[in-house]
Amino acid sequence: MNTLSLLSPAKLNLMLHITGQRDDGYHQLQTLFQLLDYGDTLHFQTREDRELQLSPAIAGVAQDDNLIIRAARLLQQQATTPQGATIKLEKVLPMGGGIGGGSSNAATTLLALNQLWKLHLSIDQLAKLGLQLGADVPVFVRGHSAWAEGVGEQLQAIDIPESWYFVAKPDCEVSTAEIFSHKRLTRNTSPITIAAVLKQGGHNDCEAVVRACYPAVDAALRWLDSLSQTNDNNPARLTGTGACVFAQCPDRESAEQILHQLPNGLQGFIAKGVNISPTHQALSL
Ligand SMILES: C[C@@](CO)(OP(=O)(O)O)[C@H](O)COP(=O)(O)OP(=O)(O)OC[C@H]1O[C@@H](n2ccc(N)nc2=O)[C@H](O)[C@@H]1O
Ligand SMILES: Nc1ncnc2c1ncn2[C@@H]1O[C@H](COP(=O)(O)OP(=O)(O)O)[C@@H](O)[C@H]1O
Repeated sequence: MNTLSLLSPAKLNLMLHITGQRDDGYHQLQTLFQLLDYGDTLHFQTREDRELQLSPAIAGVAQDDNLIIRAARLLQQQATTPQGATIKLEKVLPMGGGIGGGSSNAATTLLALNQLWKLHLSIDQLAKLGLQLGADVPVFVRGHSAWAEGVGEQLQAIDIPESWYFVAKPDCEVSTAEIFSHKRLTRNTSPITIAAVLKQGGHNDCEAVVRACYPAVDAALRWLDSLSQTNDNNPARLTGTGACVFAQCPDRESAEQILHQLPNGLQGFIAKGVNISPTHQALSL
């Protein structure tokens, strides 16, 4: 086997509490990562010359900065393989939206090339490598919906009811660093247990600051909230540091109904929450 085509799924942060800040400035979080059955598709073909070729390029992202190339190169360095890869990317996930597309692409690349290059690195080793590329890469490498603590690196796999979601991306990109350095960000939410979150839900501490700084996010949340409340769903929420917003829906039809009413200026999609990543399902991990 020298080719593989894999889905590279998105994630949602169903809640994100900020419980403190470390001396190095990084924030202590509690968050529930929900993997989705929707994402980009990556096609891999091995080559014998150590070259890494990716197409098409992403506008505004230099090839060497693309997380797919960075992940492949990291793996080549780690495992001194003579092989390379030709990689094709079908991008459907909006970027800079808090749904983890870049992190997921990096994780899918690590998992795919580990298998194609027959490197036999363990999931623990790949997750450790992934952390060098971004805080959200390990959850995609591990491939299970998870409860995360610390600065997001302490992961515990968890089964969450596999609901349907509607997700919308307002026409703006939110800088994670800007939100985490904002002086009005809530940083002292009391720690909560997983059991309490599963019973009573949670909130996103970034939401107030993101709404204040990005009117398009505020408008999207208000629009989605009015629809979700009419449909008796949960309130609309922000994922990660945004800009994407989402609503949990009782079934596929309710999610589709919201999608059909999508106003101008928003991109949207529907997806099902999954406990096991479609990448892992395809690789039988
Ligand atoms: C908070 C999350 C939740 O999923 O937001 P999203 O990126 O998904 O929106 C992520 O963990 C983000 O991960 P990622 O986007 O990889 O963040 P990084 O590049 O590691 O950090 C960007 C900047 O955010 C700040 N940062 C990030 C994570 C954290 N726990 N505390 C922080 O203070 C730091 O200033 C850092 O320089
Ligand atoms: N393969 C990739 N897919 C998406 N973004 C990438 C990729 N490689 C590098 N990036 C950069 O990473 C940034 C964050 O991407 P992404 O993970 O999609 O957003 P977020 O961290 O908000 O969930 C993008 O804005 C882009 O500049």
